[in-house]
Amino acid sequence: MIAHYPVRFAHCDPAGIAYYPRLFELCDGAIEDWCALVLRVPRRIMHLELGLGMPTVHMEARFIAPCRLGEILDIEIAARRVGNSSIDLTVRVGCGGAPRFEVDYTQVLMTLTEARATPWPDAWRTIIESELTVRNDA
Ligand SMILES: CC(C)(COP(=O)(O)OP(=O)(O)OC[C@H]1O[C@@H](n2cnc3c(N)ncnc32)[C@H](O)[C@@H]1OP(=O)(O)O)[C@@H](O)C(=O)NCCC(=O)NCCSC(=O)c1ccc(O)cc1
Repeated sequence: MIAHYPVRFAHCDPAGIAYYPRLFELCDGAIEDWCALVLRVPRRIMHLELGLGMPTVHMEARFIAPCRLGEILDIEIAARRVGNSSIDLTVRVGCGGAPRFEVDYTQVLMTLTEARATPWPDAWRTIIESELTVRNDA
């Protein structure tokens, strides 16, 4: 899935360069949208009705070039692996075809009341498996 997000004033330092924690917030928003569009589970329903969360247990970021105020970022999300309750996602961010940064995430489906991992429901697993992509680092 590729979506487009602007670099806003609230993301930037006085030089107009996006501060990296704000970039992680952008990525989290994109993952939220991915869940709504691909898994067809809006976060509001996931959290408030189903009582499930998707905390990040591991992440690695590679920063390639700064993101600047007013740019429209192209954010691509790829599911790389699905486990019993975990998922590996890669979020690739570019602008006009030029790469800016990418983040590898492992997130876990978790019950909010017990704060314990819980297996992917079959319907979600089927969707994730149909979305899996193989990383091409070449
Ligand atoms: C998510 C957890 C409850 C899971 O713990 P447990 O219930 O004991 O499960 P397990 O340890 O068996 O792990 C479950 C799976 O996660 C995988 N896992 C757990 N830790 C890791 C790490 N560090 N790397 C990779 N994979 C991991 C593990 O391999 C299991 O994979 P599957 O085989 O696919 O099931 C616990 O690891 C935890 O609380 N971790 C801390 C999470 C955290 O605080 N993250 C910081 C940010 S908070 C956040 O992002 C957030 C998002 C959304 C919210 O609503 C709330 C918070």
